[in-house]
Amino acid sequence: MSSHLDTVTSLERLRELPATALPALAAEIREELISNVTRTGGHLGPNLGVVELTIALHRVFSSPRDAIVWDTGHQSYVHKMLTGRRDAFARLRQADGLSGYPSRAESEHDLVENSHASTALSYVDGLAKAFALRGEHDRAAVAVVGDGALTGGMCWEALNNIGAAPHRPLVIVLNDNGRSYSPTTGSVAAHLAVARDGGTPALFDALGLAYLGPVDGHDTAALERSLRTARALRAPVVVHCITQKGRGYPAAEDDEVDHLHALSPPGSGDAGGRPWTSITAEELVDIARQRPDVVAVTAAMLHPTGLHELARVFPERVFDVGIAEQHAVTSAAGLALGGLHPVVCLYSTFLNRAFDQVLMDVALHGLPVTFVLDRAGITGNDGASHHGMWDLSLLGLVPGIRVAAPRDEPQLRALLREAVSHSGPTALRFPKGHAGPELPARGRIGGADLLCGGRPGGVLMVVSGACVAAGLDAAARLRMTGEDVTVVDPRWLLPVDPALVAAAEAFRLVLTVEDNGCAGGYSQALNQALRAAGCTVPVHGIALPQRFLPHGTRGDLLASQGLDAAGIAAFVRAHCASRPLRRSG
Ligand SMILES: Cc1ncc(C[n+]2csc(CCOP(=O)(O)OP(=O)(O)O)c2C)c(N)n1
Ligand SMILES: CC(=O)[C@@H](O)[C@H](O)COP(=O)(O)O
Ligand SMILES: [Mg+2]
Repeated sequence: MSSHLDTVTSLERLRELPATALPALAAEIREELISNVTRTGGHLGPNLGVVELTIALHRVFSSPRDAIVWDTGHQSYVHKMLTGRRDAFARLRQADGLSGYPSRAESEHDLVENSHASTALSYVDGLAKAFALRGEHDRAAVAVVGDGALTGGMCWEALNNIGAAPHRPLVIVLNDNGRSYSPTTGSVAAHLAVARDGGTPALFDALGLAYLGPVDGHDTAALERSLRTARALRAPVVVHCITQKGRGYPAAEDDEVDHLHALSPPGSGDAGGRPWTSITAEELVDIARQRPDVVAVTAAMLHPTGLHELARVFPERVFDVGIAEQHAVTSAAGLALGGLHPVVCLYSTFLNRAFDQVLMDVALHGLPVTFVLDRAGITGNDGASHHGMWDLSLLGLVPGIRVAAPRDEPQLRALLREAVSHSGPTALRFPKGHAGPELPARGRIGGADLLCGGRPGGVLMVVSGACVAAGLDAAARLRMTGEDVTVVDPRWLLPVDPALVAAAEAFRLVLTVEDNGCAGGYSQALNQALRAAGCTVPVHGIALPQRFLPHGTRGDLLASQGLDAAGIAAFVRAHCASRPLRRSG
């Protein structure tokens, strides 16, 4: 017997389904979510929580004429299943497969691809204005925003504007499951919680928006009624839906950490070594035991950044500020002004949101704040807006900040201690995944570690962080074909080490390798330093292209950009073949 989902071959067919069929449809969707996502990895918990909500949305609103914007977008799998992509889930988040976020290339029903939270209200504010100005008064602008995303400052900037336009229709569907990863923090979450007891949060009315709710976010009929009422209001309105993250799958419902917020693909653990995040977490606890001035700040990512370990030991010294990176950074500046040394733990890509705060609230005042940037470089399955390929370029613009990239566990521990001992701003960056085996130094060149080679006249490879292993492998391959390659790890990338500048003169080519965009990265900084010192040795950089890169595995994406051993070796061969050896001495 065909399932209801089999009959829903279009949104029109979805709208034709009798209401009595909707609970069964929801059950079928949940079953497919669980079977697919437990195999591919992905955001299972969030999507299990929006099954009925998504069905109701697409029965009441007519996408794409009506614009539906999914905040963060990690909860758009059901939307994708209902808009013709059910069969593509077998390759969810895999190279050339279905994106884990909305994708404009995939569907006209997908508007916003950015996975950075708290943007949807601003988008629909703009969409509502555009519809009004274009006379498209039949079109609805609908945002689906989570209670976690609602802790982001952009939401309140948008609400300030939306509430001031009482005659401009706009629907905000608040998907309130009480969670980001962890329970959503802050006074807004506490205020919204009254709705779980049937109360009415007064906040939205005070801001000039109509409020409908609380609505049972798993009762499709109730959801449809509320959404139809919201649509008919033709005014800014919040539909407050109470949902359960992970609903319908006990393994997710019972997961107290984050209700299976983001499942890794089975078997995706790296071979060897420990996760960078775990090493950092452990070292931070040891540091905090010795340094009562060290505190930590997270933007709603306590477990993903490993800070739950520190919070377990020193709960009063870890601050979860919500999905509020700008506030995280400037409140850290306040902590530093108050005599403490804050460690702000973020995913690299989310630092983008707080660049001005790093520049003008921390660095301008030379404050002792340490940024730990996890997921730096290519991250993999989360795709373009998650790759941490911007931080080296951004931090290269910040006067006075010191930036490090550890190559292995001992270096991570050492660099973290050096960072929190520095009197000014510092940053450490490392990728998603596991730190490989220890890569011991053979000597020093200023503050840089000499890892192999050392004979003048050959190639000087300057490589840092997780790229060092591939660099050493490439150097070994090149030595087998007669190329002499000296490999150094600067440890502290920025500012550029003057000793490296001085040493470069003895080589015929300097090669940099970095898991960052090529615009404004380390290669550019080293090249500028060499030229400023009057050194004429050419610098070639292997880096990521300055464009948005797709999702896939980290290893495959690095290899596709020539950042693996084979790619590095081929690059050197190509550039050295065109340059005669410089005789040393
Ligand atoms: C600016 C930014 N910071 C952090 C994240 C990481 N992140 C992804 S989903 C999420 C929690 C979102 O909670 P909520 O909006 O309530 O959605 P839910 O998962 O509960 O459906 C976070 C912190 C992000 N995507 N964007
Ligand atoms: C949607 C979001 O931003 C996060 O949930 C992210 O997908 C998690 O990434 P990791 O799996 O690398 O922790
Ligand atoms: Mg939530």
